[in-house]
Amino acid sequence: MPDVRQATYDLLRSHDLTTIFGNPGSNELPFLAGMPADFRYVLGLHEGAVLAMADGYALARGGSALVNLHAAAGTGNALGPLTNSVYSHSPLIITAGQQVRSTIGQEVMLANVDAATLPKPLVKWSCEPACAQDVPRSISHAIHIANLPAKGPVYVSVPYDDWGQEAPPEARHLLERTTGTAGSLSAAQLADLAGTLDAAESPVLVLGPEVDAQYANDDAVRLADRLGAPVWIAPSASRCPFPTRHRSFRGVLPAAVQGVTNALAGHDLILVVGAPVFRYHQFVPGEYLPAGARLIQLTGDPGEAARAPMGQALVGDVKDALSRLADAVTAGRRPELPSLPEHPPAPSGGDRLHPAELFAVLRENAPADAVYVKESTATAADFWAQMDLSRQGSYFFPASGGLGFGLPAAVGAQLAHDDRQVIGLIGDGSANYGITALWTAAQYEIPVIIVILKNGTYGALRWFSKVLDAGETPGMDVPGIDFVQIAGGYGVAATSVRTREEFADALAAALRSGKPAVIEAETELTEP
Ligand SMILES: Cc1ncc(Cn2c(C)c(CCOP(=O)(O)OP(=O)(O)O)sc2=O)c(N)n1
Ligand SMILES: [Ca+2]
Repeated sequence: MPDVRQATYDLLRSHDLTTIFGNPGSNELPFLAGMPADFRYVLGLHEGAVLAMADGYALARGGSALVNLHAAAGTGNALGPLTNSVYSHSPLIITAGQQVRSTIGQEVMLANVDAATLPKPLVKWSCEPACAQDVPRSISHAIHIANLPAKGPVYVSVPYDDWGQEAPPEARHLLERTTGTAGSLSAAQLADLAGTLDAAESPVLVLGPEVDAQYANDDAVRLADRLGAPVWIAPSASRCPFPTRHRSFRGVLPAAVQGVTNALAGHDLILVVGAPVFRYHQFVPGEYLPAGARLIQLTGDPGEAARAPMGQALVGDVKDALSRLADAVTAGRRPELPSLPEHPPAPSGGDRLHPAELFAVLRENAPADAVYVKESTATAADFWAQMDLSRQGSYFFPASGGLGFGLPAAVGAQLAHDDRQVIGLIGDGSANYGITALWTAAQYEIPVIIVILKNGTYGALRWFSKVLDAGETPGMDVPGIDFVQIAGGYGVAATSVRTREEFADALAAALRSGKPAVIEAETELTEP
């Protein structure tokens, strides 16, 4: 009769969860002891990096990722990046080792006290099984909950003396279990929405991360073309749901109430697809909607639908809705939109690169299907003005702005992508929150390219300090960090550049090398 550990590995294998991102402690060893040969363990040196690597891996592959953390201390280290995963709807299966079941109440060393509560509210579901025999079913439960809409991370704490117990014979049924969703709009709902779009004088589409996550960008393009409607990306963009050089593309909406209203002024119908309404950031009160505008939201997440402060919402399969809407609306009712102007010229920096220059070099020299993982918070305006993103899964940003996602997630995404080059665009502040992932990239020979934009300060906070009229506050500058030395210390080749030509040469060398590489780019401070 298999034990709980063997039954669990069989279950994980049946869900293609054979890569374990982890950092072990004594509580985890009895689980890892029996790791089958067809599983691989990807070690991260800090659980924040572990979680973010797993997140990048899951987002890039459009599936789940398995994480194994050390009790409370490991879980605690992972909570920072987990703030992003819960909003990016990443279906991470997080397991954590627990002390021997009979000693938890004594709160002995390494007991994860009240384990199922610890990660809340940053997980969709969590549990510590009531007995060893329920461990396989609990992990199966977690995997299905994580992957049903709205997707999200889950957490299972397992006492380490459970693994060697005999598994219940019923556990074999778990290997065949599948769960799916059929949440599409009804024919009547779809016809009503298509009629509303056709009747609108000036409809506009606002697209969110779920469109990209559902591989529905092409459906969104078809709908925009048939409507002749402009398209914005929803505020606080964590993915790119629409090609940025398409004639309909208008940019990313500002993350402020009045900013959104100003940008959408003149439209009488605002269709928001696959995004919360809205992920505002800076508090700039104003009118939620332009005069005369009606907002309709399409989302797969009932929570997003329920908590929006205005408009109507429909909960359903976003890809299915976009595809059927594109078929249902009447084409040609509005004039074709003009093509976009050329990219604005990238200003040359003084004795250091302007971020716009750096992005222009990437646009001109990186592979057209490169995947960008960005965590450089003061360069958004230049990035969206300069880049040409046209493929699904081309852009990831921490969905809650929790720093420590970018660099590890770029490593994880490259581990998932043996077909596309992943390039991290990481601020010199942000880089420090997940820097240990460089060691994993070196050890596992993951050919990610990490570009560190070094302006010596927390640029976004300098901008925010103006917005909040906070003046000069302490803790704004991060001078004197040598990322070439740091990268070398973790085993990754690195170089420092400060001109367009130097960056282009370093990028070409990194692309040719097929190895992990860091390019430290001395850049000017800009505003988001
Ligand atoms: C874990 C964590 N800590 C602190 C912050 C606060 N924070 C910080 C510290 C930022 C500055 C990031 O600086 P950077 O060098 O990475 O990028 P820019 O210079 O381009 O802004 S932006 C921001 O929201 C955060 N978002 N997440
Ligand atoms: Ca910076």
